[in-house]
Amino acid sequence: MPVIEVENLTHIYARGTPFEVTSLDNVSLEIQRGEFYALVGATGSGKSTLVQHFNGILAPTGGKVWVCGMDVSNKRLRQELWRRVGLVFQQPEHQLFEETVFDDVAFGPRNLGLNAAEVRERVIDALGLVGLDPDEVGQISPFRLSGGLRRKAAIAGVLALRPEVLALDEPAAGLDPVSRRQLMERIDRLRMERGTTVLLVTHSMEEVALWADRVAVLHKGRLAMEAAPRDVFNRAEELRALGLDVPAAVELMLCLQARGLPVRADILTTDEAVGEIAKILK
Ligand SMILES: Nc1ncnc2c1ncn2[C@@H]1O[C@H](COP(=O)(O)OP(=O)(O)OP(=O)(O)O)[C@@H](O)[C@H]1O
Repeated sequence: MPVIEVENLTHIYARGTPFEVTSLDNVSLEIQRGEFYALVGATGSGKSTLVQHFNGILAPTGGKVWVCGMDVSNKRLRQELWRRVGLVFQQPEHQLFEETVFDDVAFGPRNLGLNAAEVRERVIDALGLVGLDPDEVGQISPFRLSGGLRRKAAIAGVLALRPEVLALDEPAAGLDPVSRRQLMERIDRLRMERGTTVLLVTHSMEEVALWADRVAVLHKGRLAMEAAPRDVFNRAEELRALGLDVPAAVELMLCLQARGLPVRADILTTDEAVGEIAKILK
């Protein structure tokens, strides 16, 4: 069942001025409940613009967007939309403003009108989901945390709302590889355990290979491809023409195949490639 439906969506910034920019041009797609859906595309292809339609920050210039059955243009549904769709922006740590990490993560649940015990339960749960210890960080200022921990605290603030749809715009950019992977693992677990629909905007094809059920490729505001990662990576030449690459593991396997080595054609991730090469070398 689709939880996000985008029909012929067009978005024009600064419409009717000399600075007019068509950032989305007739995009249609559907994202299913519980799906892990990735969105990739070169810089300026329209990814952030698309995501910002999902909780009503931006309104369509043309076309329609429904999220959880709600028309995002309907201003009366805005509160309900914010409750059900969690959006983690690029550099979410800039959204932190309370005196303690606890209060920051509690901000959303308190706004929902939950009582103190429920708020506390949500904060502890959300901090746990991003791998932060509430006893360690709860009472300190978010500004005393390192950049990576601050980002996790900001993401916890969105998770504390327990959104049905979690849209993350480059959440792991700038994190070290271990933290990156842990964060994605936790988000994927959330999806499996709670049925959360995850939309990930990323520049990392490795992340797409590891986590996504399906991936959409945007190019100059248009939907250029949409398929399972494997099928998209099979179109390596087209991807390169759009300014994108394929994961290093896929590149390596294509290279080995070209040299006549008997490697499997369905390798997508570095871990799989290492296993495959070990088999050949045996
Ligand atoms: N507030 C704005 N006003 C005018 N133009 C904008 C605005 N925000 C984005 N744009 C333009 O819309 C187009 C799409 O931008 P968008 O940020 O959605 O792309 P993106 O794919 O998310 O890029 P990136 O990977 O760099 O984050 C770009 O040409 C951008 O310059």
